[in-house]
Amino acid sequence: MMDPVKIDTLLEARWIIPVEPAGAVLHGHAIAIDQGMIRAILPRAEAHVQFEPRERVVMNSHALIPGLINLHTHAAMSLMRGMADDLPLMEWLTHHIWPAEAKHVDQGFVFDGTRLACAEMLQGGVTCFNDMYLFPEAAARAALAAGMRASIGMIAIDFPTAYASDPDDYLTKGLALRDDYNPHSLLSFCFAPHAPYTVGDKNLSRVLTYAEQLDVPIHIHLHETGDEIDNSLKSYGMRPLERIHKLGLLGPNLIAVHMVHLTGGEIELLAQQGCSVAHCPSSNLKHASGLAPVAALIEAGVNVGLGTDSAASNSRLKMFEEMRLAALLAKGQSGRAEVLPAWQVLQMATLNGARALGLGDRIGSLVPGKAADIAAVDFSSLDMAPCYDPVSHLVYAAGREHVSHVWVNGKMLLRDSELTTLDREELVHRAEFWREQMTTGVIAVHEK
Ligand SMILES: CSC[C@H]1O[C@@H](n2cnc3c(O)ncnc32)[C@H](O)[C@@H]1O
Ligand SMILES: [Zn+2]
Repeated sequence: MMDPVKIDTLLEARWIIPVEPAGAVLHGHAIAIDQGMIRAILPRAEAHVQFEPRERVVMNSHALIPGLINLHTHAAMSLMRGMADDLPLMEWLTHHIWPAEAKHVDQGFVFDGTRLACAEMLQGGVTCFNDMYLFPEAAARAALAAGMRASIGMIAIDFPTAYASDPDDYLTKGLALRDDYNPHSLLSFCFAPHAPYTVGDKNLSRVLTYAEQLDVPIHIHLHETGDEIDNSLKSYGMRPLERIHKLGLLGPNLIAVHMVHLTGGEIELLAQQGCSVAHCPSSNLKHASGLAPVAALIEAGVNVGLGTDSAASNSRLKMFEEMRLAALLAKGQSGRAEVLPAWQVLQMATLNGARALGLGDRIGSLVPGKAADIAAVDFSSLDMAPCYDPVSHLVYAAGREHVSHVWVNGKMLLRDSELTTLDREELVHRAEFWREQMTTGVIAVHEK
């Protein structure tokens, strides 16, 4: 008999839900991890014979799933959670968020806010997020401090901010940041032009040129509100999707965020072009932007992932909530209970997100050769009992409170629901510091 192979970690669980192949549920299996990668997935008894792990984690009431992928974030805006509620998007942006960003957002804000977001996301089973925000180098540093995987946005917007003075400055800074890190085992990059209403044709075309040269995804807000479409019709004589199609942006590298307002023809076009959509149901509901036609997009063959958007639009960065909401809304909206079954929603929150980011061969499912980005969900509490189908519970019954452990690249970042890389007390303290900074003027006015 062969000697057992030394490996870093063996995870043993009641269930493993690999997401690939779709719908599979493995009972009483183990995941062998070495050097950050999944080396094998096999029955526990066989694993005991084949492997000698340095660390063994036994989880007899848990399901192991691929780490969740949050396909659209502005992570640092966790420091603006609840700052301006109950407003439609453009009023929220122009009267509250953009003025606050102009006054307060700097490297320190983005570093602290992104770490706060990373902590919340890790506690909720998220291992990777696709970010679009000012000072992206601070977001990159924060993700690395947390040990999380991130896709960092090389942003573009046609007006100056504290981060960059003009369109050239945005692109130069974004490209330099990518050069500093590329390649990196945890960081990848997207171009992130903010939206068709804030980036003109010239700069969208420049982004496309670079994205094609570097084979990098383009992450953009698109068709979020009815007003966005009406204004585009007035200014350009066409809808935003048609405009960016004419510019050449549609294709497998496009991640279109929101896509709330779509015609049947537009859904077909997105499918033909191989585009991805980041569906953000909580944010769309909170701003009363509308409901994206997710069932129709999926039926047409569009790759749809899930995102929280920012904590300023959502108040929560909880992907379990987005999964449940996406499933329930699609059923209610279509009048068909069979649309978006649980396995498909889990796939949206994992593999579809990975594919949108161009990382489908590295993350998004539990398969030998992929990175060990894994979340453990504990099924022992009474609100998870009884369990006929663990995949059903993951989407309809579970919440972030059931997430017990998280690994990224094989490193344990959440152990028994405690963060291992981030200091909870310090993050809360820094969040309060920033709230005081942001509200000093407001308190003075109230006290007068
Ligand atoms: C160029 S940095 C990102 C920019 O986007 C703003 N933002 C946050 N949430 C949304 C949203 O849902 N739609 C449009 N723009 C949004 C954020 O405040 C930054 O200025
Ligand atoms: Zn957004």
